[in-house]
Amino acid sequence: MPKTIIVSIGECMVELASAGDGLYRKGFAGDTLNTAWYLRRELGPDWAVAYLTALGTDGTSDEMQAFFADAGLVTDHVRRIPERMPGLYMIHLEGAERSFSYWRDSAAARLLAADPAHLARAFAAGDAFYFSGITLAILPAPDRQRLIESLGAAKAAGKTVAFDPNIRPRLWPNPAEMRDAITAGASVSTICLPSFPDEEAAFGDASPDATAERYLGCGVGEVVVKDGADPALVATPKHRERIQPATITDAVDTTGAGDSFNAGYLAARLAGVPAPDAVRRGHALAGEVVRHYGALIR
Ligand SMILES: O=C(O)C(=O)C[C@H](O)[C@H](O)CO
Repeated sequence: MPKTIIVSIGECMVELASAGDGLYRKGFAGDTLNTAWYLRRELGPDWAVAYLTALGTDGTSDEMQAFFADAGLVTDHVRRIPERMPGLYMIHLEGAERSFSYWRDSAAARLLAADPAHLARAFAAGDAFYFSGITLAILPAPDRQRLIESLGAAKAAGKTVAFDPNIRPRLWPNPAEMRDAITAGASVSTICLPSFPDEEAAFGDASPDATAERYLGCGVGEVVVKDGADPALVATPKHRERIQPATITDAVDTTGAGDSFNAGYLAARLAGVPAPDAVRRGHALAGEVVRHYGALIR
């Protein structure tokens, strides 16, 4: 039986995560890759998970593509671009709270939407799509527009389009362009998965309800506002519900918490689980991830 395909779109980097005693462990991660990786773990065998990105032709790019394939991801939509390489990021921890240093300005992934034919093939193959504000931030404006139009066409065709604004102000030239692009991303989505602290800082939202209201106003049918250890808010035009996550006392690194939540949530929703229970699946998976260093549990 042909599989249903979800295509996750974005950038995977080399990750340097703490291994204790000033040592760092090399991994591969990036918000949309993390969600794809956990989606592969969470979805049944009737689903295929593809990753749409661009890599170089160097050894690290070869290793990264092999890592995708070993994780069970479909690699048909990985562009390979000579003279480019993957970006890199390092995780800094203060307690379990993470922050990142990036070396990614000329990464191959910035060209992931530069070839219209490559993009068209991926959109023709996909039944559902996932992308983030980081995906939008790394693209040149014309390519961002091309990607948004493709996502809009997928939404118009009745396909699921899930979006995490994942706001990283440092990746944007200015706050106005960032807000405009995030709003455009939400407008072509059917599910939006924002994090309240990011939204409060970027859009001045007074509460998770205000965040949900703003995204519902963009035409998104289903919004889940994550809020760390505080309750997540599930909102549709007709319904609101708050779901409290379990208390975690042994978190070591919050990297990937939101990405894995999204995977748990989306896998459940794509299997027909009601949204409040899907939030519980997302919380359970994120609760596991923060007990490990780095974005992926390996
Ligand atoms: O910050 C980014 O761009 C990343 O993709 C690095 C991390 O893996 C991601 O942010 C975790 O959510």
